[in-house]
Formats: sequence, C-alpha cells, structure tokens
Amino acid sequence: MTNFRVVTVTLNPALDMTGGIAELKAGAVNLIQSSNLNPGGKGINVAKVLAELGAEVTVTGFLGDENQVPFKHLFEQKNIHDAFIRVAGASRTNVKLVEEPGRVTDLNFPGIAVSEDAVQKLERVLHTLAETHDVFVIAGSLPSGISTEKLTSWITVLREQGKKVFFDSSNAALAAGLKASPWLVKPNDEELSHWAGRHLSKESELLETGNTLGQTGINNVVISRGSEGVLWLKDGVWFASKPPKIKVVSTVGAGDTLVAGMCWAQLNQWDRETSLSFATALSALAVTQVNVGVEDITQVEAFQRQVTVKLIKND
Ligand SMILES: Nc1ncnc2c1ncn2[C@@H]1O[C@H](COP(=O)(O)OP(=O)(O)OP(=O)(O)O)[C@@H](O)[C@H]1O
Ligand SMILES: O=P(O)(O)OC[C@@]1(O)O[C@H](CO)[C@@H](O)[C@@H]1O
Repeated sequence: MTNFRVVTVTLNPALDMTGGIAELKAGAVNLIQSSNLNPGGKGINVAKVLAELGAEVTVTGFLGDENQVPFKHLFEQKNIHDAFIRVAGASRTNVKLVEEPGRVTDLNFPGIAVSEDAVQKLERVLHTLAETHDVFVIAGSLPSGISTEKLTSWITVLREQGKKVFFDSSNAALAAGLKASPWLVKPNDEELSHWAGRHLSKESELLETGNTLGQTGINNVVISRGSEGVLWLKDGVWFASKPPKIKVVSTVGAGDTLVAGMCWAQLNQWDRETSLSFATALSALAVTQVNVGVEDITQVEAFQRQVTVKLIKND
C-alpha cells in the first residue's frame, strides 16, 4: 500500500511580497500597482501544492516567532502538520517585482541566523520524522548558522536510512547537497551552470552536465528550463517535456511546483511520461497565477494534454 506522507524542510522560509509594476527602473522611485503577501520559501511552497494534491504533509525547518501567523494560517487551512522549530525574530520578507511581460526581479533577503540549540532541535525532529516517513523534500537557501557541511550530513543520513530525498537549492548549498547524492535534484539551467562553472546554454551541454551528476549516484536529475520545459534523467535515459505557450503572470514558485509534481508522481508510482507531463503541466499552471497552488485539478489535466514529452537520445 502506497503511503502519501511527505516531509518538506524549509530552512529559510520567507513571506513573499509580490508587487506588480509596468516597468522596473533601477535607481528610481518605482510605483507598485498591485501587491500580495504570501507565506513562502521553497519547501513551504512544495508543501502547499502537495497538500492540495492530496498528500499528508509535515513541514519543518526554522520559523521566526514574530511573524508566524500567516504561516500558521496556511498550515491550518491546508491540514499541513507544523513541525517547524520556532526561532526568535521575524522570518525574512522577500520582494518579487513582476513586470508587465511577466519578468520577475527577486530581492531575497538573508533570513534569521539560527542558533546551535535550534539546529539540534531540528536534528531531533528529522530523526523522529524519519521513523514514520520515507519521502523528504529539502528546498531553499541556508540561513546563517547552518553550514553547508550540516546540509550534506543531513541528506547523507536520510539517504543511509533509505529515504527518498528531493533536493532543490542554489549556489553553495546546491553544491553541498549534491555531494550527498539526493534521490532527486532539480536545478534550473542557471543553477546548474553555476554549479558547473560555465554557462550551459545548449541542450547538449545540459545533458552532458546532467549525466555527470547522474554518475555520482543521484537517481533523478531534473533540469528546469522555464518556458523551454524540463529535462529528466533517470536510469541513464533522458526525457524532455515542453509546456504549452501561456501568458505569464508570475514565475515565482514554478520550480517548487515542478518539484511537488515530481514528488506526487513518485508517490502515485506513475510511469515516466505521465509523471513528466503532469509535473510540467502543474508548473506551467503555476506561472499563470501569483501564488503557488492548485485551485482546480481539471485545469492541470487540460494543460497536461497540451504538454509534449519525448525520449532523448543520450550519446
Ligand atoms: N513561461 C513559462 N511557460 C510555461 N511553463 C513555464 C514557464 N516558466 C516556467 N514554466 C514551468 O515551470 C517549470 C519551472 O520553471 P523554472 O525553470 O523557471 O524554475 P525555477 O527557476 O526553479 O523557478 P523558481 O525558482 O522561480 O521557483 C518549467 O520547467 C516549466 O515546466
Ligand atoms: O532564498 P531561497 O530559499 O533560495 O528562495 C526563496 C524563494 O525565492 O523561493 C521561493 C520561490 O521558489 C519563494 O517563495 C522564496 O521567496
């Protein structure tokens, strides 16, 4: 019997303040035309989407005690189990400026520094959750107080316990997580380029770098490419998907939604084409709205019929 229990770990959550603007001018006064404030952070976004799809989700990580109310509301609304460690202070507010054609400028702040005591508390929570959960999603940046070595060791321990770890991060945290061979990684093309130390613009370059990752023991390498879609390596075989052409409202959280879709597909043990077309459609739908979430599953199914999936020759 499949269980649909998932833990998502957000070490550095954020309130996302999204502002709509016709055209952003650096160094000038910019008037914002519309605004939204939503609890976010990569693991929380994944949790929200998974909960809406029907998974039983537990969230953990570090949450500031001063502005936790919107997060708590979200967890209550979506029946998400709250296992966050509270830390003194306010979780960061990240600013997302969305210009008319859908271009997003992210202003991501550092977040609250985490104490050694809080780190130990989180380790105990992860240890307990590992007794009853097989799937963990670790996503987002590291706040100060969490070393990259810690991240590597957490993923290593979970993998040694046979857990499926989905991992999505960037910069030094991405490199640290990759060292522990998570079960699935989802860099976007830019993050992968940064990791590789060279600009990967062609599909062949992305495949080559993805193959290198696959050879390190990572079971699934999922590369997201915005409107170009997704490349997915599993068992030495690449598949590519292309989403339908859509009007972009905001791309914030599209990558998290893709991770949630891949995770949901795995929980359901769908075949590869179904998994990839579903996750691609789900993430494309995310782009048509400001916040992440699946209001209407029939919309996802309609998008899924327009996604193309093809096998790629891997030389
Ligand atoms: N303009 C778009 N049109 C259609 N689908 C899109 C578009 N942008 C993103 N997507 C879908 O969302 C997926 C993830 O997008 P992207 O590659 O931008 O992730 P990301 O950079 O990790 O996102 P973020 O960090 O903002 O959450 C893509 O692979 C694609 O399936
Ligand atoms: O600084 P990080 O943790 O890498 O990214 C944080 C963040 O940009 O990721 C989500 C979108 O993917 C947002 O909800 C959030 O603001």
